[in-house]
Amino acid sequence: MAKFLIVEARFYDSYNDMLIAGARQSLEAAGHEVEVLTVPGALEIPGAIAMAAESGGYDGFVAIGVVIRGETYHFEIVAGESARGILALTMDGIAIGNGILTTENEAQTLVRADPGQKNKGGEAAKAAMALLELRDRFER
Ligand SMILES: Nc1c(NC[C@H](O)[C@H](O)[C@H](O)CO)[nH]c(=O)[nH]c1=O
Ligand SMILES: CC(=O)[C@@H](O)COP(=O)(O)O
Repeated sequence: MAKFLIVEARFYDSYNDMLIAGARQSLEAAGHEVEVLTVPGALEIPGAIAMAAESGGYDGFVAIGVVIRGETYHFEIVAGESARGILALTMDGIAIGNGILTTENEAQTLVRADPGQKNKGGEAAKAAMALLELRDRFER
């Protein structure tokens, strides 16, 4: 059993609840322990994961959030830079699955958040578990 921390940026409650449900279901079905931490927005997720990883208290992480395009360039910054920060952490050997949705509208978001449809939360959890297995394999 491993311990996973879901770090969520809670911008849209209903979609986050679905994404977390999907991630939690995947992790708990595999016998893992799950905690949830909430941060203000997707840009804070990489830093929060870095801090939590430094604590040594978690084996893996799942980033959860929703970024829906608005009127300005801010979408590109939030979507792109949160992803870049997460990738940089994974390249440092931290097992993270990225479940931050970056969409054009709420219809696209719902399909991807719903565990009964595209289940991107569950998908991100499975990616985190896969990276943890790789890390354990290569560190033996
Ligand atoms: N517009 C969205 C944001 N924006 C907030 C940023 O993520 C960040 O918290 C702020 O710039 C302060 O540093 N965050 C989301 O998660 N989703 C959005 O749609
Ligand atoms: C993704 C965003 O930044 C969005 O929520 C904010 O919209 P806007 O670009 O209209 O400020």
